[in-house]
Amino acid sequence: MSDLLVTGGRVLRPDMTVERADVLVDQDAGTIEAVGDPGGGDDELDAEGGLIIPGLVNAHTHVAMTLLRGLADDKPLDAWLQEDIWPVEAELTPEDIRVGAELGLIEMIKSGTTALSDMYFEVEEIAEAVEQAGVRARLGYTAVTVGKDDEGARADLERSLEVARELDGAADGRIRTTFQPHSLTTVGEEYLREFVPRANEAGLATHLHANETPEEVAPIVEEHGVRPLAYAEDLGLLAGDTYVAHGVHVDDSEIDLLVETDTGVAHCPASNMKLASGMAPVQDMLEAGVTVGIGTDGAASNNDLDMFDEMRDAAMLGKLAASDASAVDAATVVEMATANGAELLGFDSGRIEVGANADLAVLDLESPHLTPAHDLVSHLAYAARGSDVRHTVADGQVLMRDREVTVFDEDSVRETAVDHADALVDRAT
Ligand SMILES: CSC[C@H]1O[C@@H](n2cnc3c(O)ncnc32)[C@H](O)[C@@H]1O
Ligand SMILES: [Zn+2]
Repeated sequence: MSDLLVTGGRVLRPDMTVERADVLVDQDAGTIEAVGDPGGGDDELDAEGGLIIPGLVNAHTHVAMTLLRGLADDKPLDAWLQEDIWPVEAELTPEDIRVGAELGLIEMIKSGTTALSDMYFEVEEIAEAVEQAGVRARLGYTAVTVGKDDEGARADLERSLEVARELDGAADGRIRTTFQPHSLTTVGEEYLREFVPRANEAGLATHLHANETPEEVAPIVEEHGVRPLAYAEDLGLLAGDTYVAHGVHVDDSEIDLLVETDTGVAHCPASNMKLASGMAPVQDMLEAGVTVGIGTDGAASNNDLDMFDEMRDAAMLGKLAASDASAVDAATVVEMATANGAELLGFDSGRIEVGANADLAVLDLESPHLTPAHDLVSHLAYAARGSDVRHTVADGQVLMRDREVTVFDEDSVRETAVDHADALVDRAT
């Protein structure tokens, strides 16, 4: 049996208190063995002057979209997707997606993220990158039927079911899957009526974009006479283990539906602001009892994958949306980015507690922008940056030690990513 002792620091506990303690990790089981003063450890990670926190959970992203970072900015969702993103994505090769995923995973590891929920295509490439990265992930193949003939539409949805069935449990259980209709407007009703029950019968969890923009809500109300989430419920989409990305334009009746059906929301504040999609009523959803996690969305609409940025954005935007400075407070956003995210993804992570998965990060506190340290939870939400992370551990394995990523050759991945990004743009223009 091999143990790792994370020693000399302070620990953020599940109740948001901070105490001086060491954390002993059982590396074979990938779980936390002891918190306190256990001693021992075949290997050590120095947490002196640092804070041990649960690894952050990115509840909605498109990790391979790092290759499209900065390619198209300053447009609303529809124009951004149709004029810029989709034409370039049509040129993506499996190798592009592999290196884009590797680059995104390095960015995540370097900013303390240990679990992600991803939507994309060429999912086998992403799964291999996740396996090498050592993080946990909910992956899936995203089906779109608009613009496809019946055969193409069905093939896409069959593929989403097949990938969800086949990849579930990969990487020694670090990879779980979801069935993924892209959204309620990009997948036709006839297909949803046929494939959603099949996903539910197979016991698959579902992840889709919903209620992101007013332009997405209006046609559903017009065509079906009900709000999008009522339409989703009628389709059986909220019957299983479902979480929706965005949930910006939800009214009270839809918040009630989310609670009744135990449907979670992956809130993406930076993407919602950058695409001017709107302000999600996060405080209302939390007060009603909805499980709300936080996601970065892809690097093309953010433009980074730093969950510390995202926590601050979620707090700021949540206050603005509620017109209340006390809304979405510091402890709440930290909980959203850790325990809530882990709950959405179905991983026993997001908390530093004996028996939980050993997914954690050590944050360096000895920086001017984190001085003085009146309240470390406040610092996590409002002042810390991804670059403050000193070590990252997932499933008991050290993925970054003293800012050196151990699972990839960072320089080589960056160089390859630049070559692939340049060639992609050449092909697409
Ligand atoms: C086929 S994989 C997912 C698909 O979604 C696109 N996408 C990226 N960000 C968003 C967003 O905020 N809303 C809707 N769709 C988005 C991505 O480019 C892929 O094509
Ligand atoms: Zn998205």
